[in-house]
Amino acid sequence: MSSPRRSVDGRAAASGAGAGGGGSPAHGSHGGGSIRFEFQALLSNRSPGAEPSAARLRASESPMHRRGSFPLAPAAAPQPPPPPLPEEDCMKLNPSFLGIALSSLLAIDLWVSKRMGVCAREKSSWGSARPLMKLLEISGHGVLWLAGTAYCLYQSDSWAGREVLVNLLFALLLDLVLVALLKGLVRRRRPSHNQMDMFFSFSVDKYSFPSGHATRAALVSRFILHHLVLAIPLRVLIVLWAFILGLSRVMLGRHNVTDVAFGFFLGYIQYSIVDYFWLSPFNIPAVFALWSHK
Ligand SMILES: CC(C)=CCC/C(C)=C/COP(=O)(O)O
Repeated sequence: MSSPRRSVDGRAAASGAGAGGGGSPAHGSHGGGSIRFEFQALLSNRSPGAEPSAARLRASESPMHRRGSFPLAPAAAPQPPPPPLPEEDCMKLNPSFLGIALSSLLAIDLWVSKRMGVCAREKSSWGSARPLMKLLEISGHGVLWLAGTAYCLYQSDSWAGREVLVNLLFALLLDLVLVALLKGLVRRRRPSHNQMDMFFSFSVDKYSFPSGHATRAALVSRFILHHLVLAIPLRVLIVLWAFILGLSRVMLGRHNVTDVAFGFFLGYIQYSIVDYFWLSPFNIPAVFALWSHK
């Protein structure tokens, strides 16, 4: 009766009965004997020498029995409830309105950014404009701005000039630290179509959120507009430079649109921070005393 061959036939018979009766054999009240027979047969199929009690025990471990839908082994101990799902899994199964809105925004961001990345490769549709985009990249590079500001500070021979330059240096360093912290925290990968051929970058620069060039462009242009007396065309040129630099980051495929948009916002806020903590010979005389020998 419990030969391997008969056990397979027995299972088929049980399933057939269930289907014909309009209910699953596991859940229906008929065919319980078939199910018991099926389990015992299957177990005897695996280990012919196994004891009937062991077979009953293993049958009680089956998923069918765990669900409690069919009393196969009344003597078996009740199974503990499954552990609760981690919270993030629950959120994936039950996304909130905010979650859906955010994922949609990110999907649109990726799609728009990919379409705008027309200079990402030499063979891209605007690939011939890539050298120009890279020139713009250099014009907003942190090394250039830090070295240029430090050099001007060293050369400066007026107290007013030194004050502005010390604060610009402070602003650039603050920007570098905040962007590195955010990049390390958010860890958003650069777009897949980006070619990582940027000159002189930190390890966090493999991440794209926020765009360091965009923060610097917003910070520096706001700084210059506040502290340098310039003719209107030059002021317009500075705003244009910041905007085109941000745009070029997406066209080069370095960033998604949201990286640049947030970068502009952060750079704008950074200037407000620098303005609030403005350094002068009155509040940090030690720094300005460095030039007293001149
Ligand atoms: C090494 C120094 C001083 C600055 C790094 C400048 C840099 C490569 C920033 C990355 O900018 P994006 O985030 O816009 O790509």
